[in-house]
Amino acid sequence: MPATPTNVPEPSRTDPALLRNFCIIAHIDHGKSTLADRMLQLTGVVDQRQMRAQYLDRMDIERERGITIKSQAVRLPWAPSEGEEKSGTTHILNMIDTPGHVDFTYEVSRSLAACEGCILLVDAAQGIEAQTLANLYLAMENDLTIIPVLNKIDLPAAQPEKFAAELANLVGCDPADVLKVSAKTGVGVPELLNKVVREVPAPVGVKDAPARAMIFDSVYDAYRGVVTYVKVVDGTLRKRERIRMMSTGAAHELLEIGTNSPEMKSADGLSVGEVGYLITGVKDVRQSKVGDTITQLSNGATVALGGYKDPKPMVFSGLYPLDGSDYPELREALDKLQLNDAALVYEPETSAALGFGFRVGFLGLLHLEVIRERLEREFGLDLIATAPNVVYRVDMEDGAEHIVTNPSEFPTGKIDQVHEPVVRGTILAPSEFIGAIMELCQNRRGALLGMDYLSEDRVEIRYTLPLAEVVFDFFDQLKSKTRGYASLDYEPTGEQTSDLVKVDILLHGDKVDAFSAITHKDKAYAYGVRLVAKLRELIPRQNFEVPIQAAIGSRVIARETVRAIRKDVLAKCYGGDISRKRKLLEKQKEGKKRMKMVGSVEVPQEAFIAVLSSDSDGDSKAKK
Ligand SMILES: Nc1nc2c(ncn2[C@@H]2O[C@H](COP(=O)(O)OP(=O)(O)OP(=O)(O)O)[C@@H](O)[C@H]2O)c(=O)[nH]1
Repeated sequence: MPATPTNVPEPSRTDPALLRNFCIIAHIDHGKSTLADRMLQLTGVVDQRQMRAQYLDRMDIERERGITIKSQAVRLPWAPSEGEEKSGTTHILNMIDTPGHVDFTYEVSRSLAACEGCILLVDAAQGIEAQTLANLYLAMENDLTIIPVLNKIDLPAAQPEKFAAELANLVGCDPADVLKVSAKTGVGVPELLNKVVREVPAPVGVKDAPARAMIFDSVYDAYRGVVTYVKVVDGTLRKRERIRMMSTGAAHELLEIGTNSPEMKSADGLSVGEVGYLITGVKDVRQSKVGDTITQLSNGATVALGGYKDPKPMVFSGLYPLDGSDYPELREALDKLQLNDAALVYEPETSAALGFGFRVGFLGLLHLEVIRERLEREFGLDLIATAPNVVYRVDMEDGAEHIVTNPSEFPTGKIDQVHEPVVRGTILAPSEFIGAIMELCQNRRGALLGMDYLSEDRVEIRYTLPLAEVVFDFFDQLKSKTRGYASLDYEPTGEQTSDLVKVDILLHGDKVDAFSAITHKDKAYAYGVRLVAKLRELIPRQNFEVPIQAAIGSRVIARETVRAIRKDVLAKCYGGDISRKRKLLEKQKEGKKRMKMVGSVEVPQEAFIAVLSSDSDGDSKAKK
């Protein structure tokens, strides 16, 4: 098949010299969406009448239809105003959205790789925060031109001079070069767009080479299938052409290709430096993976752009329907969510305590929360989520290796080494909290990497921390110890060997799989004691005595007992001989023994929920 069908006209290409691809990076709530709104308005792609706040965040529609149609890249025409270099010439600015959270770092970095420059936006009343730094480092890794900008200068609490100095210090420029804008009122935004045209380099690529386009996002749309967002680096992609995904070799036909401004606008092709969407009719985002390279099927490129990485789940949790009969619905809901989330993995799992459910893998805690909330809100499911755990790698003495995603599957036998994932955590906070932060990190088995003052009263503290210690209530603890002033960011950096053990909980001698946890040896005892005490409060008294034990292997490390309800068998025995009373009591004991042997403990569902759910008091206490 020819690479270019002859009946399709050449695409109307934009001169790459007039293209500017950029993104806005910021800490949460520093005003990214509001600034994007102003840019849409200023460039006239959305008129006053259609304008609404956070135009690009279309979550309402997404919710109503249960689909994601979020626009990931918007094409903005902009002619720099007079006095500017190249004034009067209309340029095409592609503003590319980034997911913006640490869980999705890989996807953020792919979005950044589609840009040549970025706006680093900082709230003029807050200053630099942890995600400002994390995003800045990602932008630097991708060799982007960085435009530092202070936002919200209209706020009475704004301290533009102080934070301009801080920001200039961080990116290495003159404080006078930090633009000051208000995304709310629009002050300074035209100057910012001019600066984007002036400073962000135009994309460079080889026009006549075989096409190479990088996928930086793909979303599922119930009506059109998967919509893939790409940046064409070399050559040209044309409508109706056969294309190939370079990581899998899968071939598809390009049914539609075009740009977003901000609605989808079909075109006959995209060429060097252009950013847009394409539709191939695939139904599952896993067939159109972020980071993959697209080329023509015949005479296509042979070398892919950059490295491609499969998303790797970092945190696992068991999800069980509260009502066992909802199991098929849970499966269906997960199937649906997976269409739109290449990083979501799950497999069926059964628990003696909780019944049928799924072990689900997530990129991080935020991802877990988002999925859980979507399952509950969009699919109306009531779920029990077991405490999240990380993935352990266990080397046995006989050379075997086990990957453990569920604590109850931790191997028994002769273990040589256990490896756990670690992260590099960056915490930014006012310097008065250094002591409290260090104490928290030490308690969580952290190792100090370094500390820097960003200004007189703000510090950046870096720690290596086991991911297992971060996934729990670390962030809540950090916030409460710093009165909400600290911000946290972390990235996975590998693994370490640690002295880890599995703590089992036994109810009446039976192991309860859902309560098994892997903890550091030094913390196992405290964990066992707390969980056992918590369970004792939650389990009602039964006709027989119920021991609750925490054990490492066969060694019991903590025990509590739920006392039996003692029936007064002597009630009807007035007076009489003591031997008769003794006989009755002996008989009762016998009966109880039988009950102990055959009976099972009645644990109310609420007890499981209270102990297991990750947001419950019980659980976070148990792990502290
Ligand atoms: N006073 C003032 N408020 C602003 C300005 N820019 C944004 N805000 C407000 O700050 C809040 C956060 O703004 P968003 O645009 O949602 O911030 P964001 O960075 O997109 O936030 P996320 O999408 O949650 O990461 C909103 O209440 C905005 O109205 C500004 O220039 N001045």
